[in-house]
Amino acid sequence: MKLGVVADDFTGASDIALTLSEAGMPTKQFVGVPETTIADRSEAGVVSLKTRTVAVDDAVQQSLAACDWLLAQGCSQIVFKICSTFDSTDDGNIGPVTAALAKRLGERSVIVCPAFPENGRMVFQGHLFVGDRLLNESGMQNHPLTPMKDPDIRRVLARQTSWQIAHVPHQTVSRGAAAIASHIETASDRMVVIDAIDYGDLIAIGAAAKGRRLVTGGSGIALGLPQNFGFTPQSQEWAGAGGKAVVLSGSCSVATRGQVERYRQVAPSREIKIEDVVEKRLSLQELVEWTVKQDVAPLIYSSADPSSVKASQEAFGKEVSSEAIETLFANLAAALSNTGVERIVVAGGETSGAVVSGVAATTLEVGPRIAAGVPALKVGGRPLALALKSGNFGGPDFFEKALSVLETGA
Ligand SMILES: Nc1ncnc2c1ncn2[C@@H]1O[C@H](COP(=O)(O)OP(=O)(O)OP(=O)(O)O)[C@@H](O)[C@H]1O
Ligand SMILES: O=C(O)[C@@H](O)C(=O)CO
Repeated sequence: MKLGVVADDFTGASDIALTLSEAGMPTKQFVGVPETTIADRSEAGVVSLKTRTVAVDDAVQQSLAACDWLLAQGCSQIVFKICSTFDSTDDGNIGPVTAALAKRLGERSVIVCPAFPENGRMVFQGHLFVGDRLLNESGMQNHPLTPMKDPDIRRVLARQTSWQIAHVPHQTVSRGAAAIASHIETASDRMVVIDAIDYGDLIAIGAAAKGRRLVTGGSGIALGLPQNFGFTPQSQEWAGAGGKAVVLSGSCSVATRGQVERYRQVAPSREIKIEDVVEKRLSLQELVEWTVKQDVAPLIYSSADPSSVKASQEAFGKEVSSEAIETLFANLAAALSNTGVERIVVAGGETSGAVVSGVAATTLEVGPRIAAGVPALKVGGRPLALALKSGNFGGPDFFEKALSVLETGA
């Protein structure tokens, strides 16, 4: 393996796995840090963690363990994959994990760039935009776990780390890889936030990152890396999975709520009420029986608008609410896969982490793209196909599209 990725959540991991795979690098996604050395033909390995919202020390320890494993597989460069909306709190974890990985890898300056222009995330003058909105006006200010209320990435990062923060402005980025590289060289002992507003910027940043031991970014940061290792773009093979299917949505993002609303019009659906889960009024068995008897892939969702999320968090506490919903989705996914469900479409990063753990997947093969940032995935050694959708990714018809791509590849 040449390139290793430490990803702070599961949908983020499959997002960057798709980028690397489409750019021509045979890529495998691992669920957690594998216990042994893997001997296969993968050139890039993506270790999926669930560290975005855990305590800093835990995130650092897990990320270092993933990094050490990737180094032991032969990787010469590590990407710390973070969210394209920079999801984190003032305590971390992006700054502390980047600092710890840099120390382990002997790096004195680290590129930080969450940009993913294909999905509307652009960094300009150190500020993160989602489409034509600053991050803090994009809906991300209401995120249940990591509300993003400051669009200046330099300032957000500075609150998380004692490292100095530098900035490469777009004027430099537009002059190309050599100009970017020499700007970074002058920024020793710094995390360097780099502007990027389009694909060409990210290719140039990727070229400038050649030989760096560590880069931190969204999946866009990986667009230009495979060519440093001699790879060129190619399409993915896919043998579909045609059995029973279900859509599970725990994401409360603006995009997911739109997708839920639309899919509810064409398929049977069940809403999960948080109080029923916390107060143990929900029967898993009944939910499983209802799901498998549907002719059209049903939707089971807890997705709710910001005021309902706030009300449940006030009633039960943030951690208790999330934990209750995630445990339910994990148990439900496990029970459904045991009763022969072969396609599971999941919305939400934390929710995806729960589902992947629930079905006890250890490796994921990367298939074709469903939408920007979302590949079809196949669980290693099992007839189970998954789509793990980041909250704000995908068009209004994402769920129909995902079910179709998982079945036929298109
Ligand atoms: N009705 C609800 N009330 C309170 N919390 C909820 C509710 N429904 C889901 N949650 C919690 O909100 C969190 C949603 O996070 P998740 O990462 O799954 O989605 P997302 O943030 O939209 O996706 P991403 O991280 O990919 O952007 C989960 O922890 C989930 O358990
Ligand atoms: O970068 C993104 O936005 C996604 O891959 C993600 O990490 C959301 O959870």
